[in-house]
Amino acid sequence: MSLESIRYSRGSLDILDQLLLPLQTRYVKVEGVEDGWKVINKMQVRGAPAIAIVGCLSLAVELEKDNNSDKKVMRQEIEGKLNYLVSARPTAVNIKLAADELINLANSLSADETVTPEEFKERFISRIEGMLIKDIEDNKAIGRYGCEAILKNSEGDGPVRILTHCNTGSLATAGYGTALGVIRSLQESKRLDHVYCTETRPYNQGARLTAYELVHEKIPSTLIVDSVVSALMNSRRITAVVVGADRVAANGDTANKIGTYQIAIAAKHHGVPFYVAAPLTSIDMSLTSGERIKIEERPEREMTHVGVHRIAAPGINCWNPSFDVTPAALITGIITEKGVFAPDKLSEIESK
Ligand SMILES: CSC[C@@H](O)[C@@H](O)C(=O)COP(=O)(O)O
Repeated sequence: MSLESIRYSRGSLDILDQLLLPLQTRYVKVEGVEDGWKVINKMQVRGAPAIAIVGCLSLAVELEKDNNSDKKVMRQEIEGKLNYLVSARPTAVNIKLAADELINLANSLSADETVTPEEFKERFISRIEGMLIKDIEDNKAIGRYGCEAILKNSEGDGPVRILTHCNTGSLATAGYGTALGVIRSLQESKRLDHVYCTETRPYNQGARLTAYELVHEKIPSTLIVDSVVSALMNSRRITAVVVGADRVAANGDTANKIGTYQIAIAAKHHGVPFYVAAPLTSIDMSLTSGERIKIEERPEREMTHVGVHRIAAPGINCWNPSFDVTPAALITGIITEKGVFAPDKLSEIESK
């Protein structure tokens, strides 16, 4: 059974505390929007799709308890709360797109005089609940398309070796995962030889979370430190790199976990195809290029300490951007639930 990062039933939400993994498995109760904001901001839940789903579900839980019977007040409160949730972490676009969609829904339900306050609440909560199912379906499609593309581009019909960065699996989504979904799909096709996952300093999503998921799924895998990437590509044949995304601009420039950009440069140098696996909810067609993507900077303590232990020399200045932007020119293809697109062909998605 795959790992369950989000446990939801109507009126109740618990999330697996990813700060404690892999050593402890503990679920945290999310009672409403304030809790939702905190678990996202503290990174107890992380990964672009999971951030969006947990944020919206925290609103669904709060709304379920709310006895408000004035649709206009409900609409106004929903808008304020969604904008607040979006502010918890700025780089991933998924929560912003979900918030825009939900605000539009609230506007139309509020304006429609045939809709009662009870119906408003029911339809609004159901729309949020639908995100859980849709995300898993989308990830499975991403997995299939990514698997097909990688196998088609690899030489012969031998086994493939994949390098991935950060965590994009069940823990980062509603289930199955994006880049890790492609890896799962390759494993299911029996063509996967080996996966290399980076530690992903400083927060160690690779060492703590991806390694945990790979071991859990019994996928043959090896953990490497981030600085081994070029040496790995130079010494072992890597079939492809597959990573996730927090925001893809209209021209294909992609913001993802810090370190992705240098992996893409190494991949280009070694002739290794570099894929981004991302649902359409990670694509921000309103941004023409990656230059305008806001990059979150995290507290320096995430760099200076490992757990409670300080490792950096006291007094040193730190810079801790959480993401970087990989230019479209370094990306072979963007794997979505609608198929695999060259970065300069994202506008074609709309016609699919
Ligand atoms: C399917 S998750 C895609 C991305 O969100 C992932 O690669 C990533 O960068 C996560 O960053 P994080 O800071 O852990 O939220």
